[in-house]
Amino acid sequence: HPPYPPGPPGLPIVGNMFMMDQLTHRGLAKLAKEYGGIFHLKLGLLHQVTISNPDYARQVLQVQDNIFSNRPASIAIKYLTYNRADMAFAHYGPFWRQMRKLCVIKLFSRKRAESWDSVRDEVMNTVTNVEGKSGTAVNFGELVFKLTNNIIYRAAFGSDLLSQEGQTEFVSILQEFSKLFGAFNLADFFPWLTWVDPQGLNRRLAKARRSLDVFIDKIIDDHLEKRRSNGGVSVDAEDSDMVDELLAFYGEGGGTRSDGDELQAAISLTRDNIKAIIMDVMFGGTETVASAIEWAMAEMMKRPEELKRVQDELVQVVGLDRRVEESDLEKLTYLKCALKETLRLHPPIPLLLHETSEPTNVGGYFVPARTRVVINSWAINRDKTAWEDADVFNPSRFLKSGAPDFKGSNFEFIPFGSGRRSCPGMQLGLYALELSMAHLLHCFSWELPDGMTPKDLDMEDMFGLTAPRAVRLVAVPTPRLQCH
Ligand code: HEM
Repeated sequence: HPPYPPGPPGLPIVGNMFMMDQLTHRGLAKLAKEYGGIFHLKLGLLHQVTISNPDYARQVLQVQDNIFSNRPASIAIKYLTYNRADMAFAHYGPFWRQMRKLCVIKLFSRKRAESWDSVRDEVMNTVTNVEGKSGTAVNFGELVFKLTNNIIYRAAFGSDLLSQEGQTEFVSILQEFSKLFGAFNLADFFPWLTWVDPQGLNRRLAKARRSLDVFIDKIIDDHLEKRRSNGGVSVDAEDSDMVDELLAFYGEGGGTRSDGDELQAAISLTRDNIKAIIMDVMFGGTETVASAIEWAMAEMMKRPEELKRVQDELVQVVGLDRRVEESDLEKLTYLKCALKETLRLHPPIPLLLHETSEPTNVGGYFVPARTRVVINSWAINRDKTAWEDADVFNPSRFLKSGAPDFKGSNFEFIPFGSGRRSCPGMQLGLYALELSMAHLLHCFSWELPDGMTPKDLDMEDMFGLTAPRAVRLVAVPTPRLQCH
């Protein structure tokens, strides 16, 4: 076969495992400068190929999408997703296709997103909360994390369950999951170590999943009970949450609601599927949107002239005598550009993880079957050949005709990925992002605290499942509306 892509030399047996601390979006971008837009690492027994420019991204996400659409999964991920019973980690194939169709039609469409009361209500609750803190320093990062957590929690489980204790317990389960997803497990690279469990991770995994089982089983049982008392059918579509929607597909040989729905006749979900999909939604929809809101605000506070331009547009389109309504969003062109520019510079998921289903060639290099393929969206969105002043926050670049959009056909701009595995929650995510930012910028003026100037604002990020700000943004709101 042709040669492997270039890459740093490795050691016998462990390969490049001594470089594990460089496998962040920034570290991999640095390596790409040395080895090129496609490079190869050997991590124990595992091949990893990293893609860092738009041309190679097009190769793997469009031209050879069918070969590059599997997902790599660590031991932790397999265990915590009930052995890939979800959509995000299912391999590409008929099961994934059905799950994806179900989620896109029933859970994530823009129409469905607009019908979740949770988005509107929680944004308004946040505005009221900020009004109460007018003139004092607000931890903006914590505020928006709580906001998106509430939105998704309510959309998933319904408002009856939004008790403080329930939510706190669920957040701590999610945090443990997050740690386990990110934990370095030797057995991922040397599978024969799985049964030895030298780091004691298997025990932690079992414990985390037990806590999740107890928590979500109770929620599923309560929903089933509600259905039973409602004559075996789902509650009103208007009141239904994600668990209700998924329970319509629960059971052997098709769903339990017989309204002639073709999708329902074709798909049957187990309890594990329902639990795993809910975890996809919680992980996919919470930190991503929260980090985008926080980065958008930080970038605008760093460049007050951009903040002013967005707020001037809000005055022009909405006026200062009322709050933003959903119908205004379409007219807020500059706000949308600022959000696109934020997602370009700070894609909430900086590294897209794919896996090859068979051996192939890219750019004349050999990529074996089951290679872990890392598409460095963070590096690609800042590619100097595709973007002028690539590291500068400049929303007006998106005003030009022919500027890239979110559809994923411009491979220099892939914050939601592209192709078969691109983000199915994009409409829901964008809706929550636009509505939150429009309200927070329209209702309040924002200043940095304690005489801090924009130059002092730290713009470092952190590497994890997402890439949020390393230091939480703190800002001082004052009301702006005459109707306040
Ligand atoms: C600003 C918000 C969001 C961003 C930037 C974002 C970004 C992404 C990206 C980059 C991927 C991986 C694409 C790939 O591997 O090629 C992805 C996948 C996914 N996202 Fe999102 N996402 C957002 C919001 C959401 C929301 C709100 C949900 C659900 C409620 C969601 C659910 C998912 C799921 C389930 C997948 C896996 C899809 C699959 O493997 O087939 N995302 N997202």
